[in-house]
Amino acid sequence: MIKVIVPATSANIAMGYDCLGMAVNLFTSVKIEDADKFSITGCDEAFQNEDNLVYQGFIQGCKHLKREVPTISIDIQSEIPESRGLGSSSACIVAGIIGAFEYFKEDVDKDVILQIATAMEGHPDNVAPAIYGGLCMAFEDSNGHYDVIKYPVDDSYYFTAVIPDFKVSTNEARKIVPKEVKTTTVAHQLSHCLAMLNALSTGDIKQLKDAIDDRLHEPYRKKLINGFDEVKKIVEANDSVVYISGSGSTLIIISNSSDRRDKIIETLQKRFEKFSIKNVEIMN
Ligand SMILES: Nc1ncnc2c1ncn2[C@@H]1O[C@H](COP(=O)(O)OP(=O)(O)O)[C@@H](O)[C@H]1O
Ligand SMILES: N[C@@H](CCOP(=O)(O)O)C(=O)O
Repeated sequence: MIKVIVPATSANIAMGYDCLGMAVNLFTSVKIEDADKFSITGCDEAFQNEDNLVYQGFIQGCKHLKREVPTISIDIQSEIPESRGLGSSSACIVAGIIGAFEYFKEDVDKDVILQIATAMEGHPDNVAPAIYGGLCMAFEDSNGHYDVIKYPVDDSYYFTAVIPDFKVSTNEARKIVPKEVKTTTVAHQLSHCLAMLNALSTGDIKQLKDAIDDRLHEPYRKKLINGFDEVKKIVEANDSVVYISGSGSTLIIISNSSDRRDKIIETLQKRFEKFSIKNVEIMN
């Protein structure tokens, strides 16, 4: 029996659309076993079929290894809420690919897993931290190969996930991001992304507040997240920042004081009773 555990991921981190992401401590745990008959258990019935992303990842892993796909049973236990911007699909894909490597007792080469997983997911920013952990920036080199750079995060920061009671489909949320932007927007995004990485590594919350000002996706996607403006107002009034995790609906709050963080959580939980609010930690 093979067991693979993959963390949730918060992609974009505001300024790094389709390139930045960090692993956080919510997990998808997958068991793969030889079986007489193909089966999938543990997840929603809608995903208990051959389109299942763990199974599809397993198939791609087998293809890469030039092995025939064996008849297996898959059990998926996941703490990662689906379609909430915490990389549930990437966790499934990565678990399936790693599962195939482990099934055939092959070395799990992270670089190879990254290439297969990015091809399946279409963007590298969730799968990279799901594989490497920590805060990752993934980029495509001139040969179409994805490379990863890890960035440090100062341990003075506290992260909180505000998980709404509604889903946002990543496919739908990608359609509303403009395909073209002005060079002034590119310059804004680049400069603020670099400033944000600096602020995350140094613990400079003032710089972080100045740096987190996304103009590529937040202005369009916030319309899909009922309550976004109100949450942002409450967070900013408490000297902290908030961004849309992946394509939403989850929002991640970054604070540098546990008192301020607790005050924000108390206020938000009263106002948004149906939202699940969880403190999370970066998984390195
Ligand atoms: N526990 C699970 N078991 C099986 N498939 C899952 C599970 N969680 C998520 N998925 C797959 O991931 C898809 C959601 O992906 P997506 O819309 O990209 O949202 P997210 O932001 O959570 O990654 C689901 O439609 C399903 O195919
Ligand atoms: N860069 C992607 C990230 C999607 O993350 P998810 O967790 O919502 O799947 C995007 O912004 O579309």
